Amino acid sequence: MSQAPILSCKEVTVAFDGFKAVQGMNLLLLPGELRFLIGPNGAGKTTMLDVICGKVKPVSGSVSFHRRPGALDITKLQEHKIAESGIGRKFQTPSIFAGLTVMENLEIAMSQNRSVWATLRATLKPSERERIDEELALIGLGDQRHLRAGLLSHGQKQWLEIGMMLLQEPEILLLDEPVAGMTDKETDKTGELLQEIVRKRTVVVVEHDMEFVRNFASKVTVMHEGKLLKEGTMDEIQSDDRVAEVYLGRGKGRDAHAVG
Ligand SMILES: Nc1ncnc2c1ncn2[C@@H]1O[C@H](COP(=O)(O)OP(=O)(O)OP(=O)(O)O)[C@@H](O)[C@H]1O
Repeated sequence: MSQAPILSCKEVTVAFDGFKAVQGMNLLLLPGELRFLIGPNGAGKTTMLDVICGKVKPVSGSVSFHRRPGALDITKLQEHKIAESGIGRKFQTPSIFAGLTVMENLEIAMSQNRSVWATLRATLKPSERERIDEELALIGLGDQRHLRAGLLSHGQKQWLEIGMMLLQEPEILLLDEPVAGMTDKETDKTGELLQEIVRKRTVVVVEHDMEFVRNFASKVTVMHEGKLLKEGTMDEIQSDDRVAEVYLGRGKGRDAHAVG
């Protein structure tokens, strides 16, 4: 029997003032998948992430989050309820507290219900400290725990934010261009980090960096003009004529030459 999806988007359509940014899009995610969502500028990728996290509501179609014990209809929930139910979204710009240390940022992320100052004054329980240590090791910032977050490199800031999100225990993590602006080394480390994360969670990455996608994707979804153009392995995507046409037809786009 095939595995049941953790998220299913069916026939999703999003309109902005009548303009259909997404049209009848289908997307099924299995638990533990690292799925890359690619496509030319304006294809509707970010809008799909916006739909899944509840920032944008579709005009038609369904989005179901198949959690135990029952499925949640995402289209009917407010954004903060969706986040609480286990779908985390990371935007391109990191939202970390630059003046606080790495450790303090993680403490705040862990105790979402307390105020920042109450959190910093509170003593961590041993289990909380252990949890943070685990996350610090995962994101590779153990040696930087007492460093002010503002002093981290660009890549390290992104990893810190990912660590902060993980402390909220999302089942699905949505990332928008996580390696933009990173060095090659940071990009590779991020790919390895994502592969670790999907041992326990499901991750969707919107990405333009085709080398990164090629190196770390097992399954890729290609969108074009709000629709699903192709889904498959990177090899299948690269050998698809329609995909090549969509990218090559764009001339000088940042990933125009990279797919074929
Ligand atoms: N809030 C909005 N109001 C009006 N139009 C919008 C809005 N958000 C997105 N769009 C339009 O919807 C289309 C899809 O945008 P979207 O950002 O989802 O594409 P994308 O594939 O993520 O592109 P990029 O790779 O450039 O980020 C674009 O034509 C965009 O201009």
